[in-house]
Amino acid sequence: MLALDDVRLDLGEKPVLRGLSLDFPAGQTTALIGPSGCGKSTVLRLLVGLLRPDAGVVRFDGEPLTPGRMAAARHRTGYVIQEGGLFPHLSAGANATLLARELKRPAAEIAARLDELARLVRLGTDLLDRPPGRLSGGERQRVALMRALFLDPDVLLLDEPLGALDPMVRAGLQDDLREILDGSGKTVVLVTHDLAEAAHFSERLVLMRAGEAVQAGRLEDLRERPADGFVRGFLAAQRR
Ligand SMILES: Nc1ncnc2c1ncn2[C@@H]1O[C@H](COP(=O)(O)OP(=O)(O)OP(=O)(O)O)[C@@H](O)[C@H]1O
Repeated sequence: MLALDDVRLDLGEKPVLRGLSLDFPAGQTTALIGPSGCGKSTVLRLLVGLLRPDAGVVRFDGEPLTPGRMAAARHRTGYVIQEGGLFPHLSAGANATLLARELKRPAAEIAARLDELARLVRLGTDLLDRPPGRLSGGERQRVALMRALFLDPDVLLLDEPLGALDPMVRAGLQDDLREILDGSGKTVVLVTHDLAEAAHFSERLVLMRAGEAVQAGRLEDLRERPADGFVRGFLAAQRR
C-alpha cells in the first residue's frame, strides 16, 4: 500500500535517510521504532507528501506519489502528528471536522460522523465545544484521532499518538486504539520509541537506526535472532 524505494533525503546539510527501502502492506499495522532522531517522523512526512525525497521513490497504492497525486492520497490518509497538532483557537469538534467542512460535506453527515467517532474514541460529546487548552492530554489525543479518522481513511499515519501521557491514561488509550485498529482493514504506520507499545499494536516491527532500517520482524524475531549488536542493545535497554 505504501513504500519507500531506495529513498535518500538530506535535511539542512545532514543526510537523514540513506537509501531507505520499506514497505507497508495493505490492511496491516507496522510499528516503526528506533532511538530519537533516527528518522521515524521523517518517514511519515515523506508518506504524506510533506517532504519529497532527494532520490528514490515514495509509493502510495503502488503508484509514485507525484505532486499530481498528492491531494487524492492526502484525502485517503489520516495523520496524527506528535503532540496531536490541534489548532488551539478551534473547539475540539471544529478540529475534528476541519477537513470534512473544507470538502463541503453535508452538515448532517458531519454531525452524525462526529457523534459516531466521539463514541468510538470514548470522548464525552460535552467536551467537543471546548478548545484543546481546556482538555486533558489524553482527551486531546482522542480528538486528534477523531480528526485523523474522520474521512474513514485507508491509511493511518500515527506519530507517537500516545506520547507524553501518564502510564494509566496511556494504557487505557492503547487498548482503545487497538480495538479501533483491529479488523479495521486500514494500513497503519505507528511510530513509537517504546518497544512494548510497538509489540502491543503490531506483529510487524521495523527497527531504524540513523536513517536505515536495521531489522524487520516480530518482537520474538528481534529478540531471538537480533541482526546485530545495536538490535541487542536496543532490546536490552527496554527490557522491562
Ligand atoms: N527540518 C529539519 N531540518 C534539519 N534537520 C532535521 C529537520 N527535521 C528533522 N531533522 C533531523 O532529521 C533527523 C531525523 O528526525 P526525525 O524527526 O525523523 O527523527 P525521529 O526518529 O522521529 O525522532 P523522535 O523519536 O525524537 O521524534 C534528526 O537528526 C533531526 O534532527
